[in-house]
Amino acid sequence: MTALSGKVQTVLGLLDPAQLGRTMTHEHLTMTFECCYVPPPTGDDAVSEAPFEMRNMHWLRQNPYSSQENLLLCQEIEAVRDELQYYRQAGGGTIVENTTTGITRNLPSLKQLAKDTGVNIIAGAGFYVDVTHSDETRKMTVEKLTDIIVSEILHGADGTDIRCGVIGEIGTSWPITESEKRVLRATAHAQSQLGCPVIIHPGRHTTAPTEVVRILQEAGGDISKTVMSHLDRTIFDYGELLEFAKLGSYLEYDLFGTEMLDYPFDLEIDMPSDSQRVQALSFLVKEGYEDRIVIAHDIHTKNRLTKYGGHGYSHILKNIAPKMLTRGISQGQVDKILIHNPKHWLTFK
Ligand SMILES: CC(=O)NCCS(=O)(=O)O
Repeated sequence: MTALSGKVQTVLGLLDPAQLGRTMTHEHLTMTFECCYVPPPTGDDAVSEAPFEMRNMHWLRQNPYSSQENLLLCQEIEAVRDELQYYRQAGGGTIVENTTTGITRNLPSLKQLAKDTGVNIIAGAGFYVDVTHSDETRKMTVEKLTDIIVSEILHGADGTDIRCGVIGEIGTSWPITESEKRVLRATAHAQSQLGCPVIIHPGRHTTAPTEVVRILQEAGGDISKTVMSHLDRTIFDYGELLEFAKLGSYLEYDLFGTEMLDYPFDLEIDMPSDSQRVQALSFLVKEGYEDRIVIAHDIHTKNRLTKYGGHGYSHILKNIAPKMLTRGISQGQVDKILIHNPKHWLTFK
């Protein structure tokens, strides 16, 4: 038991879990993603550097990581404020903001957005993938990394007194690097001290989520209080999905709204459509996992904002939840996925 037990920690302070309402468990409101820039396809240099215009939006949807401009979500605070107001009107209550060290977390902006819009915002502690680790981070012991993560939750992060309410998204690559393994062990140690929620970004390989769970478990982590993100681009075979589900983490489908033919980080991967994502949720519900599913859009580039013709933070509430009802998922099960499961995950033990 700690002073946080039974509560959820937002950037504005502690909250009774019943106040969360509908929750997107994996979004970004302000961040940079330059670490993942991908050069444009041959012949597309001009469009990749062109100003944002309506006629370029389809290209950006297909090549979101090949425009430096598109990777600077941090420049869109006003648009994000408007989006959050719309999210509230659409019935949204809470957003888990997964920006960790390495992709430009901005806690003062998150606090201001929460004040301005009334949306509960929960900030993430810890470190993103290895390519963003500083030399200093790479040299840290597990104990030092644990101290930093614990302090980001108990006292505040980035030189502020604004406290994180979840560990993650903790970034891992494939194969998982030594520095990432130390961060994972520190995550598990911090979680066992604090009883807090954890969320993981797995590497792009079907066995990556299982390997992360193994490392966390060996270090004493609580898998039942851990979300495995990005399953929609990681595990495709339903048999493998069930094997992973048995390990007991929350199962997150968080790329709703992302539709692209060539997934540039791994051209072997066919990014599913939203319809296929809903089919996967329906399958998991039928297999008895309705208490373990959470969903989100993981907005991390500009083109996905409604300002630029994107789906925005309300797509799930406006379009996906109604679609789920037509595919064998009941209203009660939708409420579990959007309200009850996030609430249980986010409540400190
Ligand atoms: C911000 C972030 O890590 N998004 C995930 C993008 S990915 O293509 O699913 O790895």
